[in-house]
Amino acid sequence: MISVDEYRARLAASLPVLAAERLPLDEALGAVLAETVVTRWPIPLFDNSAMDGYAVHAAASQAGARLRVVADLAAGSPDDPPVAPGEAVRIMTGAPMPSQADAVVPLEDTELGLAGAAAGSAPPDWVTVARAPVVGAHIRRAGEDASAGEPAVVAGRELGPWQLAAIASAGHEHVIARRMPRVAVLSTGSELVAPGAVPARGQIPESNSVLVTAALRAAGAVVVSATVVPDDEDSLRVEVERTLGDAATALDGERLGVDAVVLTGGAAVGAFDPVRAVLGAAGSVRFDAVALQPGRHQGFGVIGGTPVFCLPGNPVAVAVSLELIVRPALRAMAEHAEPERPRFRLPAVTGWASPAGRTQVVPVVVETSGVAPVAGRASGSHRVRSLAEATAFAVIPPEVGLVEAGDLVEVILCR
Ligand SMILES: Nc1nc2c(c(=O)[nH]1)N[C@H]1C(S)=C(S)[C@@H](COP(=O)(O)OP(=O)(O)OC[C@H]3O[C@@H](n4cnc5c(N)ncnc54)[C@H](O)[C@@H]3O)O[C@H]1N2
Ligand code: MOO
Repeated sequence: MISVDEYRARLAASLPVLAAERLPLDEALGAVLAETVVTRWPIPLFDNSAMDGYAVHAAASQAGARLRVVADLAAGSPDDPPVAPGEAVRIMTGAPMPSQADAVVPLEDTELGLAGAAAGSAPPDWVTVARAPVVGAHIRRAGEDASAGEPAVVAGRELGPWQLAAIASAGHEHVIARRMPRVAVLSTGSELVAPGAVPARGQIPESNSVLVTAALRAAGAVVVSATVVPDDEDSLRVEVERTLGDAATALDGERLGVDAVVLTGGAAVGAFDPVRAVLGAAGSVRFDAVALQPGRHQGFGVIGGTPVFCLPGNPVAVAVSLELIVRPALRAMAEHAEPERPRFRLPAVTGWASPAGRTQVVPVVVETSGVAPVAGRASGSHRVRSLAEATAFAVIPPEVGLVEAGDLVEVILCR
């Protein structure tokens, strides 16, 4: 048996890195930044008002001061009107500060209150300060968020809504990034019927391709196909060749191919399991017993440059393998700086036994007092329904044989 860490390290060493592309921002969601984006200018670009109100000289704007309104500034205005002590410029949020003013009195701090900026209204001729500002009040300073040339988003970051907004603010409409892999999913098993079909004796609804597809999509990968193959070598061989053949196919400049393949089932030792026979025979996929529970039977290889992951068939084992092995690998292929989800330490609410010498991964519910195994039981790699209640995995190291109530355990929040 090989440890989980050793197995993962071996995969990491042979994973290919995907090519970086130049992507417009509206196609970059979920991609991983390949080149750090630096701001073209300071953010904010210029000193501007944080409030709708009046730009003033603070020293001449004590409570009760009556100021003459000499100009009106909307956001987007290029004007820089002069303003002397005893004068005010009506200013809206985001408008550049007049260079001679040193504070903003919000509408609410004037006697006229919010009426001083009713929609479409002209500024009043005079404004009376109700509450004196301090120097610098309500001014957003140029460069206080970032200076010009500073990194806006660093390479290795996944581009989510927050990162994309930062890049746009930094003055860029394209990024150099790696999209997450395109993956083909193959579920093997002669017992499998479509989820809506009524199973005959011996048959079960097919759920692994649903699980794998959804988990990969949630990880930002693109699932190009999800196919169910019966347990016979010829069918599987045809399907694998077709899938891997796609990897090389490109038509009309469109990338049709797959970057990775994920199979489920047939990874153990069963008499009718064709996965080992078909993929192991070529010598490029190596099957291992990994010290992981569930998820003992794993296969991995790179065929013609395409990584192929063979996961065991039991649904909870599939969920565990996706989280600990496949997801980090796919993120690493896109050069994600953090391929793994963070782990937290939380107390166990109840105790449970863990197999000696194997890393145990337990679907848990997270409560205010800590974590508890779903339905009160730690193991059961077939229990796909109980998986629905879990929101996290507890990861118990090989040397721990018994988790006791109150023990701190490592937890990966999965949603
Ligand atoms: N003699 C041994 N038997 C088993 C061992 C072992 O070491 N020695 N390991 C057990 C463990 S652990 C696992 S996990 C399974 C793994 O077996 P396979 O990877 O060959 O998977 P299958 O036999 O194809 O299926 C296992 C189980 O999962 C159900 N299944 C499979 N595919 C799907 C699907 N797409 N949707 C829903 N359910 C699926 C399948 O019906 C089986 O019940 O082997 C143990 N046996
Ligand atoms: O290892 Mo199996 O993958 O325990 O259910």
